[in-house]
This record gives sequence, C-alpha cells and structure tokens, in this order.
Amino acid sequence: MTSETHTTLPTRAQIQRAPKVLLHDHLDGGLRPATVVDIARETGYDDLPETEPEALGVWFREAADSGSLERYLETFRHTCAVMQTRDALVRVSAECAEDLAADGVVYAEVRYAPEQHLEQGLTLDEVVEAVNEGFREGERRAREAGHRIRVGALLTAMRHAARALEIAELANKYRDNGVVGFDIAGAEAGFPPTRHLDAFEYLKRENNHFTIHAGEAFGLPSIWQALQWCGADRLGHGVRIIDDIKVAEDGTVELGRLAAYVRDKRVPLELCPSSNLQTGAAASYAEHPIGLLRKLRFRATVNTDNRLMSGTSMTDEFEHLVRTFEYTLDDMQWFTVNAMKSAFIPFDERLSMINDVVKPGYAELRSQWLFRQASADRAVTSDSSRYLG
Ligand SMILES: O=c1[nH]cnc2c1ncn2[C@@H]1O[C@H](CO)[C@@H](O)[C@H]1O
Ligand SMILES: [Zn+2]
Repeated sequence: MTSETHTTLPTRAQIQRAPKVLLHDHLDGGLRPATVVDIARETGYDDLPETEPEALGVWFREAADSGSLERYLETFRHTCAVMQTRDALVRVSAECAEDLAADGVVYAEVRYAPEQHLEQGLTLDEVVEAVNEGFREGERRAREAGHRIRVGALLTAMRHAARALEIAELANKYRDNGVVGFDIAGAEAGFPPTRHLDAFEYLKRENNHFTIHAGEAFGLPSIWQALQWCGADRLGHGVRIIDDIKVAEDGTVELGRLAAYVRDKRVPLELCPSSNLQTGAAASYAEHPIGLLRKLRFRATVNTDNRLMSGTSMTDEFEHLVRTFEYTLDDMQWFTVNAMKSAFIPFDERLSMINDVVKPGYAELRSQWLFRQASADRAVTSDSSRYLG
C-alpha cells in the first residue's frame, strides 16, 4: 500500500491547494479579460479586438498561439494600452496578487517593464509606486480571503530599446521598497543580452540581482552570453540548454560544457511549459525538456510566463506536468523548493518560506492523502484510476 500511495498522482484540487512559488510571471501578461474591457471603456481605448471578456480571453490565447515569439509579443500592445494610469496599474497589480493567492501561490516575483507605462504622462517612479501599492493591496485582500502570499516586483527593460541602465538604476533605487530584481525581455533574436552590458555591470557593482530572458526563441549563444558575459543569476526560460545535452540510444546522457556549467552552478531555469508551446520552443508537453531536466536534477522551476496569453495558472502548469510526466507531490515540492531557493529575497527569508510554509503545506497534503487512502482501502473501492477524485 505504501508504494501505491507514493505513486498516486495528485488531483487538481491537491495541486491547487499545494503551496506554489512563481518566479516568472509578467504583470502585463496576466490581466483578467474583464479588467482589460473595463479599463479600456473607462480610458477610451477603442482598439480592443473584442469587447466581451470571454471572447477577449479566447482572442488573446489564439493570437498568442502563433508559433513565433515576435507575434506572441504583439498581443501585449492591448494590455499595455490599458495600463497607463495610476488607478489602472494599482487595480491590475492588486488583482494579480489576489489571483495568484487564490491559485495557491505563496510567493511570487512578478515582472513588468516600467518604460511601457509612460504613454499618458506617468513617470518611471510613479509607475513603480503604483504597482507596489497594488501588490500590497492584493496581499491584504488575499489575507482577508484566507490566503497567504508575498509578491516582489522585478523591473524589466525591453531588449530592443536603450533604457536598460536607467531601469537598472530604478530597480536599485527601489530595492528596499518592493522591487527584488531586474530582467530584460522582448524579442530575443537580433537583440543579444550583451547590448545591455552596462546595466548588468552596474547591478553587479551594486550587489543586486537579475535574471535574463535567454534560451527561449534563440539557443545556446544567448544563454552563454547571459551567464558568462552578463552574469545573470537566473535564466528566464533557458529551455534551449537542451541543445547542449545529448541522449544516446541506450539512454546515456552527455552534457556539453555549457549545460554542465548550468547544472554544476545550480543556475535556476525559469521554465514556462505552456508559453513554450505557443511560441514554438517546444512541440508538446511530452516533448518539453522539463522532463529530462528534472531527471538530470538541473535547478528547474515551473512558471506561468503570461497567464492571459496562455490561458494558464500555476495549477494548470503543474496539472499538465502531472499528467504528462506522472509527477507526484514529492516532485511538486522539489520544483517548489527549487524556486524558493532561487528567489531574490534574502537567504533567511527564503529559508523560512521553505521551512514554515512550503514543507508543512506539502506534509499536510500528504497526511490528508494517506488518511483518505486508508479510508478508501477500507471501503474496498473498485476504482483503478490513478487520478483519485
Ligand atoms: O516569454 C517572453 N519572452 C520575451 N519577452 C516576453 C515574454 N513574455 C512577455 N514578454 C515581454 O515582456 C514585457 C514586460 O512584461 C511584455 O510587455 C512583453 O513584451
Ligand atoms: Zn517571460
């Protein structure tokens, strides 16, 4: 019975209740469709492709499902358009924290590019302060609803633009006030991370943290630059590290120098399975490199990237992985501890999240599960399904 218990796959309800940690989620990629519609109406933005929330949600998913990162990114025009006022930014950020908390996320680092929210006169500082205010409000509302979440912001600079140093300075200015690190995002091909070396060197001199979108639409050279030229603490996606791993017919695995470095140095990979399927970085969940990377014990983490464009949540991402790779609660805990270890908040705070929140949460789920298993055994069920309802 014991081995059966340990191999039984978690149900959706368990996945949802399990404490989850999210390191890679875009604020402008996670709006509620109804909020996009509301703010567009309030602010007079009349360029939305659909004005009914459900249809708009479908539109985002389909438009983002293009197989190309560049076309995927075009959909952000509409979300950024409704995130240009203080009130809109506060609202979107508060709802983001609320939605993540309701999904069982206990710690999140949510990123956005301040430079994309200046069209109606806000300053960079005003943007950061509005988002911070929204996150605090969302944390408060989540607490009232019985959920516990902590949200930190990552400030993103757009890689095709030339404001990275300025945004890095902004991240440093707010490092003790809601902002936990820096990132660069946007189209990868043609915009190598070394274009923004000044920003990364500045942050390193300030002992600050940053992640870099690399190894998503473009392969190993981008990962190599992000790590060895720019000094990234984590890789946004990094999924193409798979190109440096050879699996022979007999199952023997050989890591190239870069893949070995990434694994040896425990470089966190912010993997985003559903997003990769949409941009063409992976063909199916079954073929997604996360399966092999987990087996090889890379520092892999599970993330949503853009909940609106992918119609996803942390629960959805884990559910896909559970069904595809037969991951158990132990696997989920492994990914979650990996993520918490890789967060940009101080070490003692990460440790206390792991010991006081993550591990007890999984222990509680396991004990409830054992209890249910024992009751089910007594009732002599004929249900052979491994997905216990
Ligand atoms: O997966 C991705 N790869 C690269 N850039 C992205 C991805 N998702 C979103 N953004 C870009 O990041 C900006 C700030 O949040 C978004 O506006 C979008 O252009
Ligand atoms: Zn991303």
